[in-house]
Amino acid sequence: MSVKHAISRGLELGRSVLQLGLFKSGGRVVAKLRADCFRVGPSGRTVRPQAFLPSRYRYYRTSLKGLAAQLQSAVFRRRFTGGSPRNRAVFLAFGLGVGLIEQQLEEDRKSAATCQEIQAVFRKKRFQSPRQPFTSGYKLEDYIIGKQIGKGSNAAVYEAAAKFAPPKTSDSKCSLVQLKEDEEEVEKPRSLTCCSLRNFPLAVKMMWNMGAGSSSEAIFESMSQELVPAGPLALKQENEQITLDGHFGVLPKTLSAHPNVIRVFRAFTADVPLLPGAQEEYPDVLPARLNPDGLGNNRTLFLVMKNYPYTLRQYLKESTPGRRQGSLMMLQLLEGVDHLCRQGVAHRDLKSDNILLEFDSGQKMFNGCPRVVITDFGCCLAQGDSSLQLPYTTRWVCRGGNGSLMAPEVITAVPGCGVVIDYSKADAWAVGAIAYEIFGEHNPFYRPVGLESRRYQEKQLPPLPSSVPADVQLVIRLLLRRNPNQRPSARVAANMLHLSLWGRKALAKQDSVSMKKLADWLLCQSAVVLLKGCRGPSGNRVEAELQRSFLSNLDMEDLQTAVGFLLYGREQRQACILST
Ligand SMILES: Nc1ncnc2c1ncn2[C@@H]1O[C@H](COP(=O)(O)OP(=O)(O)OP(=O)(O)O)[C@@H](O)[C@H]1O
Repeated sequence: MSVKHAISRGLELGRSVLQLGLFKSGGRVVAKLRADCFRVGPSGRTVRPQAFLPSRYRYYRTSLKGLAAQLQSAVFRRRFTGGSPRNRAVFLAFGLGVGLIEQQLEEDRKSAATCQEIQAVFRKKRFQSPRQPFTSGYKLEDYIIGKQIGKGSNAAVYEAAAKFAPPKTSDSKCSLVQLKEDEEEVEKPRSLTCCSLRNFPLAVKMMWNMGAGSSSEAIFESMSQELVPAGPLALKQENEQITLDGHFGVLPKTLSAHPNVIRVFRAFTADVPLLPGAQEEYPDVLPARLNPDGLGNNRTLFLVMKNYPYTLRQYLKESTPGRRQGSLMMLQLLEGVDHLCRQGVAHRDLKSDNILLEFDSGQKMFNGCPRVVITDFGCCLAQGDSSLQLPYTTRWVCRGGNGSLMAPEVITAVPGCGVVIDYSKADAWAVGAIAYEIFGEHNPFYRPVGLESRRYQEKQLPPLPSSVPADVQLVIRLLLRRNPNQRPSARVAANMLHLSLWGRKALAKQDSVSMKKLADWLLCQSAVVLLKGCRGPSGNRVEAELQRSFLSNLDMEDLQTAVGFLLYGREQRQACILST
């Protein structure tokens, strides 16, 4: 190696070291270093590599002090013991780079602090459920029940209106989905749906009670998962009763409100009534009082929610979302799943029937982006300690619903002593599969494609339409990775979509993105979101909610991982173009 070459090597090393990023983790200051920093230096004793990133974008954690010592001793040992002019040149250049570290670290410290400040601002502005709180409604008689709007394997769902809050008069505007007379696209079914929602803004889910007995405590206990999305007042009276009776601990943990997760306003038990279609559609689950051959219990659980005009499955039958709309829908699902993970809940039954949709008032049907809401928590995992690890000791332990969309690590688990299923990325995997449906394709895990989550190979996944943005295709592929360690979390996947939708400038055409640049972009985003208020940059409430969600959950490490994945995807695409 010539002296000139040696100097340039030294400078390269210095530059690599400058890619250090400082961030706080568990109260301890740690350093982040790109893997290629170590290529010229020692391998070092590194801890916790983020193995799911390709090596070039892999970050390593190690303590700052240890890192400096490792670098210095190993570089000395390997490079400078000879003391030749060439090695001295490397040393000098390296010293130059290390000397600049402090400056860089200071910059990174500032960027991390900026992120924390942004997060604090947006955390204060927590999402409030849009419906005005109502104080009664704990009895079935408080509601007018309309026609059946849905049915699953455990319940029937009916449109409903609260007697204590009568629907608005016909000349007033629709409260949930506003009917605009000047909308040319308004079709008849839509108008009907709209009127129906105006008259029946609520939905009542009547559970079928086959084995839980007829006491309120037993019903609540056996159907407790349904109560996970219940609001703080949903159970007030029942809760008081149960407490008075001395039955503590029956009620499950509940989720805080989120725009992409259903809210249960009221949950109560009542005698099973004979509702429209009951004799014809579900006679077997009726109590003997209503059908002598029925096997159901006399009393059951009722859940009151907002009435949504569509499930994702119904909506996709009528419309294929465009590239931006589809990306926003997928992003909402990821935001919803991330919210569940943060609160220690895994849904475990995500499918297009369990995802509800609505359009904001004034939004044109099939034009704007619908709000997407995750519903039906009947199969969820919500353990008292918020852990997403489920001991799987016998095959009788419930692993969730819908086997076709069960993540590989769940479906392949074999029960045994000490076996634990980790659900922290299982819902994110299901979002990857549902994304195919959102973009107009068959779900690869349903017929006719019919891959099996138990044994598919990633290369068997069908291609997505070329109209789907490249970054979104990358997110879907990564979400469907078999190995959960190589799969991004819902948060990281959501960050990728946020960056792709709104942060393209921060990801300028280079192979690395500085913390400073990211922080600058985040500041701009925050300013825009705050200035635009709840309507968002393009006047769309859904986009505004998404951006708020993103900013209130900022974590530099997750954001950098998302950047790493996006840059990796970009490099892969370029390599692909060059090779063809
Ligand atoms: N809040 C709501 N607004 C409008 N429709 C709803 C609402 N909740 C449920 N539905 C409709 O009712 C159907 C059945 O509801 P849900 O999935 O909660 O029942 P389930 O018996 O628990 O289902 P599964 O068979 O998945 O266990 C849904 O697919 C949807 O069509």
